[in-house]
Amino acid sequence: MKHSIVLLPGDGIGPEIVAQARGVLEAVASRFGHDFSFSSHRIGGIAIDETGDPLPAETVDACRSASAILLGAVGGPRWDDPSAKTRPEAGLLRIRKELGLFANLRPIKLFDELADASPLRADIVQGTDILFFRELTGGVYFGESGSSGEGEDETAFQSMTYSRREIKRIVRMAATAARERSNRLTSVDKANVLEPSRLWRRVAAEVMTEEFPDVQYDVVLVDAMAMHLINRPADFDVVVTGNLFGDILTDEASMLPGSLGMLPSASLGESGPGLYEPIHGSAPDIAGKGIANPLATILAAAMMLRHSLSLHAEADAIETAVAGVLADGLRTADLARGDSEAISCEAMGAAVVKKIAG
Ligand SMILES: NC(=O)C1=CN([C@@H]2O[C@H](COP(=O)(O)OP(=O)(O)OC[C@H]3O[C@@H](n4cnc5c(N)ncnc54)[C@H](O)[C@@H]3O)[C@@H](O)[C@H]2O)C=CC1
Ligand SMILES: CC(C)CC(=O)C(=O)O
Ligand SMILES: [Mg+2]
Repeated sequence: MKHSIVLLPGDGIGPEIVAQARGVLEAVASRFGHDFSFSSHRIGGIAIDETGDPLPAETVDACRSASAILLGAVGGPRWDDPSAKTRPEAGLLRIRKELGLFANLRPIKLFDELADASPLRADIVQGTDILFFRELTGGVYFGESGSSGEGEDETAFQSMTYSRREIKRIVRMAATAARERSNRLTSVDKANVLEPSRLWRRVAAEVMTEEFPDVQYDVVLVDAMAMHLINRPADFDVVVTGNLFGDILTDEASMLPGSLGMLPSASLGESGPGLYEPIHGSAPDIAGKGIANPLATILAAAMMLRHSLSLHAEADAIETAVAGVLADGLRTADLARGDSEAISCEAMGAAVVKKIAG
């Protein structure tokens, strides 16, 4: 069967890591006899440079008619001018909203082969396997914003809003996933202070009581969760939270496997193509050096095969290949510890391709 995959390489290390993930998908196509077609489109800073818009209409059109979308990252210091009319990040927020991708799944899974990579104690990280559901198209990132005044009175605001509908659909999706795992769901909010969090807590409790009474459910305040996550991560299974909290907690959680370069994500809606990306950004500090870790993007490609194309054996093959290269001791610079020598982004991609080819 033919699958059309849209690639959105973006900025910084985006093109480097997406190139490696594409190579891995081509290896999968060749081993399993699939017909994947690829087309690349602009998003982010490069799209601003070339069209003046971080999300050109042709990119949205291509995404809408794709089987699935694989994104690198957007942004970088070149586009950080505070007086600029638009920023690369606006393109990413808009594509998520345009496609209705309200659920961002961020698995925090350890590879046994990387036991030495985490800065945290091995006995703490051991057994970590968390699936975050981060609400992706609401909350403060999409709130009304503005500024006024001058001098010491200059003021800026950005509002945080959540509706009952937005909360229900993400909680339902997370609770359904919990049933397929170990039947435990934790909701993270800041209901002691924030009004939208109070609504979140109330609606989440209603959904859980009425529709998922069999799922073990608890709530944790986000500040405490930041601590529990690196103190007793193995106690959590499925976690559901809002846009801002999920963004921050999962970057923190990347220290469990040992690097931001290891965490993939899937952004899904009720229907239509899913968007798959690493959770990290465009890493301008290492862009162009050929040293970025492509594994998060390669693992995002595996999530794409599983969730959007229903190619489960193929997704497993990618994950097994990643475990295999790590078992062989191959490490990009972010993962290399002690005397171990780091390999390049390209070499890591090639090693995964070789494992898949067999
Ligand atoms: N989804 C996206 O496109 C996102 C874009 N951004 C944007 O990216 C730009 C840079 O943001 P930062 O705060 O520096 O966050 P970042 O995630 O790009 O980088 C943070 C640190 O992690 C390292 N890192 C990230 N990915 C890596 C990889 N694959 N391999 C090895 N090391 C890696 C970087 O070198 C850096 O030291 C900003 O413009 C930001 O807005 C940030 C987060 C998400
Ligand atoms: C719009 C992005 C820059 C936000 C982010 O950090 C993320 O989605 O992980
Ligand atoms: Mg982030």
